[in-house]
Order: sequence, then C-alpha cells, then structure tokens
Amino acid sequence: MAEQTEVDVVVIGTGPGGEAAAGALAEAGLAVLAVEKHLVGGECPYYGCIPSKTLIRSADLVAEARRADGVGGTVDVRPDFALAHDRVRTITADWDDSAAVERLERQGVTVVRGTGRLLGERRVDVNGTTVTARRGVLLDVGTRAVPPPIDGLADVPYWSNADVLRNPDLPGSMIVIGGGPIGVEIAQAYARFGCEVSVVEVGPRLVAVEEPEASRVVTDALEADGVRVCADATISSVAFDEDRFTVRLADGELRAERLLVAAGRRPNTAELGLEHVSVRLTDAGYVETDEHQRAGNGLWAIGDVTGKGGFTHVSMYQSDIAVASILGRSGPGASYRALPRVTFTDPELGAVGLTESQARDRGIDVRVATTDLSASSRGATYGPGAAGLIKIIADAGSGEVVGGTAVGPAGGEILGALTVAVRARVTVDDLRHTMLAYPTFHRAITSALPDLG
Ligand SMILES: Cc1cc2nc3c(=O)[nH]c(=O)nc-3n(C[C@H](O)[C@H](O)[C@H](O)COP(=O)(O)OP(=O)(O)OC[C@H]3O[C@@H](n4cnc5c(N)ncnc54)[C@H](O)[C@@H]3O)c2cc1C
Ligand SMILES: NC(=O)c1ccc[n+]([C@@H]2O[C@H](COP(=O)([O-])OP(=O)(O)OC[C@H]3O[C@@H](n4cnc5c(N)ncnc54)[C@H](O)[C@@H]3O)[C@@H](O)[C@H]2O)c1
Repeated sequence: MAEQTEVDVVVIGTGPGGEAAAGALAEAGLAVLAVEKHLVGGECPYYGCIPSKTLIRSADLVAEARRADGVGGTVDVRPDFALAHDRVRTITADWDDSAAVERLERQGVTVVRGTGRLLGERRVDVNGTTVTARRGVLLDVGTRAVPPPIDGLADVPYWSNADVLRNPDLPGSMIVIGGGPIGVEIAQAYARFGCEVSVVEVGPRLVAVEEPEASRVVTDALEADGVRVCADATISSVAFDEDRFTVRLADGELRAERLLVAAGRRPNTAELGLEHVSVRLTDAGYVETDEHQRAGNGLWAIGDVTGKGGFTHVSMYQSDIAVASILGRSGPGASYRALPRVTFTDPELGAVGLTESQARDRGIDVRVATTDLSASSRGATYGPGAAGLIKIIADAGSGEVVGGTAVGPAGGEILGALTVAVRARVTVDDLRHTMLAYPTFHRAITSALPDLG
C-alpha cells in the first residue's frame, strides 16, 4: 500500500460481525478496507464455536451410542479422538481463512493482513500506511484469553482454547482451570473420549452466571461422565515437571498431563491507539457505545469488545445495527432484554433474559416455575439422557415472561421459544393459550405455567 490512502470505512478486526459488516458495507457501494492481524472470521470459526461444537458433536455421538446399550441393542463403542480431530481440521479448513478472504474480496472489500491502530479521528495506521476513513472506523477486535494471577502459571506450558482445539492427540489426563462455558464444554468432550478430566472453579459452582438448578444438572452430567469437579477451590500454585502439571489447592493437589486455562478473557484494546480518539471504556475496559454501536465521532464498535456478551450472535446482531448506522439508515437500536446464551454440554444449558436472582435484584415482583424434563411425556418416552428442567421467570406486575432456562436434550433449541417470549414480551396468559405440540420437550413449558399464577 502507498504511504497514505483513503477509503470510506476501515474495519479493524474481522470477527464474525466485522466480517459481515465489511461485506455488507462494500455491497452497499462503500470503499471498505478490512484489517485483520490473524484469521478473517476471528475466534468463532477457528478457535471457538465451530471447532468446539464439532468436537462436542463427536463426543456426544459416542455418549449417545453408549445409551443405546440395553435400550436399543447391545453396543460396543470404541471412541477414536483422531476421527473427531479430523472433523475439526476439516471444518476449520486446517485453520486456513483463504475462503473467507476470497468471499470478502468478491463482495468488493480490500483485505489487508496486519494490525490496525487508530491515529486519530477517522485515521488508522495499517502496516505503516495512514488510511483516512471518510465515513469512519468500525472496531471488531474481540477479546483474548487472560490467565488468572496464579503463582507459577506464567512459567508452565499450559493450553489456551486455541491449543486445546488444535490438539490432535487425546491426553490421558487434563486439568481445566475455569468452570465457565469453555471449561465445561471441553471438559465433557475430552472426558467422553476417555481423558481423565478435573475442573477447578474458584466460584461456588459451574457456569455460575446461570441458574443454580442449571449448574446442578450440568455438574451431575459432568460427574456422570467421570469429570472431577472442584468448585469453590482456590489454587495456590501451579508447577510443571517430568511432563506433568501439578495444581495445588487448599486441600490437596491435582496432577495431569495437560492443563487448560479457560478462566476468562479481556478486551483487545491495549494496542489499538484508543488514546488518540475520544472514547469511553467501562471499568472492565470494554468500549462503550450507544444503542447504534457508535463509540465516538466516526467510530463504531461491535462484538466482544463492547462487553455486552461474548457470543457470536451478539457480534452479528450489533453488526447489522452498526451497518445501518454507518449507512445513515434509521432502525431500532440494540436491546439486550432477550440475550440468549447456550452452553453446549449434554444436557445443553440454554438461558435467556433474567435469572431469578437478577430479576429479584431489579425489584421485580417475581413469579418462578420449574418443571422436570425427564417427568414430561417426551422425557418418559426418551429414556436415558432426558435429565433436565425448564425454569421460567415472570413479572407478576406486567404478567410478562422476563427470563427462562432450558437444560436438557436440545436445551438450546427449546430456548428458541423462550427467547421469542422474552423478546416479544409474551405474557404468562398468552403462553397458557398457546398450543405446544405433544409430546415435545418444549411442551413442558405448559406444565410450568400453573406455578406462575
Ligand atoms: C472455545 C470457545 C467457544 C465458543 N463457543 C461459542 C458458541 O458456541 N456460541 C457463541 O455464540 N459464541 C461462542 N464463543 C464466543 C465467540 O467466539 C465470540 O463471541 C465471537 O468470536 C465474537 O467475537 P468478535 O466479533 O468480538 O470478534 P473475535 O472473534 O474475537 O475476532 C476479533 C478479530 O480481531 C482481530 N484483531 C484484534 N485486534 C486487531 C487489530 N488491532 N488489528 C487487526 N485485527 C485485530 C483478531 O485477530 C480477531 O481475528 C466461543 C468462544 C470460545 C473461545
Ligand atoms: N457456548 C457458548 O456460547 C460459549 C462457549 C465457550 C465460550 N464462550 C464465550 O467465551 C468467553 C470466554 O469463556 P470462558 O469460559 O473462558 O470465560 P468465563 O469468564 O465465562 O468463565 C471463566 C470461569 O473461570 C473461573 N475462574 C477465574 N479465575 C479462576 C481461578 N483463578 N481459578 C479457578 N477458576 C477461575 C471464573 O469464576 C469463571 O467461572 C465468554 O465470553 C463466553 O461467553 C461461549
């Protein structure tokens, strides 16, 4: 590139939302430059959602096949991690983003491999070239895994999410630090292939942002798969010797061949040149935006870096809003009333809107109902693997559904109904007069309704 150049929009970072926005803006006729320092598509297709869900599907098939024993036949299951890893390699194109780059280029985007750094309002340094962005700059720079401050951790060869998803060989044993979505999803998948897994969580329970009943179901499922769960655990130090990791806890120690650290992430803002523009950061360092994703003059931000939820669907949702804003089109701003989350354990944990405690903290006159999925008609016909529940949170004042959790087989799919209910402010009375097909798992919503008044 020349020393100076001019375009309409510079997109810094091409996570899922940035990639989509760059394409949409170019197709709308703007000159768009997308700067990506690693892989176009970001974390999700290479080190996040897609490889993890591919691995999980393989692991779940193994577990489901085992469930057939005594129910549908006699089954001899021999898990083969190499087959699962081959699927991960295929779906990530061996961690090659050529297809994504070509797709963007076909849409008219100029793609540059490098690091984008703000020099001022509507000005970006890209590999030594100063690019002026006539309309502005869109940030979609994401987050990075940050190890917690544990004595010795910085000196040992621990794995990140990227390492564990690229790993071709099943270790005999693995310790996972962090019982959030990454920790529990990977722990269960590895355990199902025969790895001896321990999860160490500093908080009181796994997936602690969700309902306690949901954590319980997930914990039971992991333990049934042989995972050792150490919640409420404080790690005093970590060491590595003779090819083994040692994690020291207050009441003993764990040893394993591998150590995965999945203890949270921080926004990628450090080297972005934010000091050269007028932008507000939250206390946790996320970029603040208005409801149209505007972070400053000629500056928009989307995705994990906004701190509204570390999910691809948030990035994509904000992407559409930012594109409309950049193009000067009117449209609704972002609403997080019905923010859905799914943790892809088996059973899946789906949740939307407020949890019971969040609703109480907001002073809502809360009505709560919980129903056992295994006791539903579908659960009875299903047999093994039907454990789970649906929990619904309603506001007694307005009668509206404000939150819901579905843990169970296809919990993330049951969640679809609850997501629409929370988003559309469906009332308990509306639900009562809605026919839900028999005998589905989502029909269990009906069984919960009497407790909602
Ligand atoms: C193991 C794992 C599993 C996950 N599973 C799910 C799931 O099932 N469902 C779900 O919804 N979400 C899941 N997520 C979260 C999901 O991956 C992210 O929310 C998603 O990638 C959205 O991120 P983003 O748009 O903020 O950008 P990211 O995907 O974080 O991408 C940001 C991009 O910006 C680039 N970049 C950063 N700084 C610069 C710079 N200065 N210049 C140029 N480029 C830069 C980076 O290289 C990166 O490619 C998972 C995450 C992980 C780690
Ligand atoms: N299915 C999904 O949608 C999915 C799956 C994986 C990841 N993600 C996203 O990726 C991001 C990162 O996920 P994550 O699971 O790494 O982060 P997280 O922040 O959700 O969970 C990290 C966990 O580590 C624990 N922890 C922190 N310090 C610790 C310590 N010193 N010892 C033991 N435990 C400790 C925390 O208490 C927390 O439970 C999140 O935004 C998440 O939403 C989403």
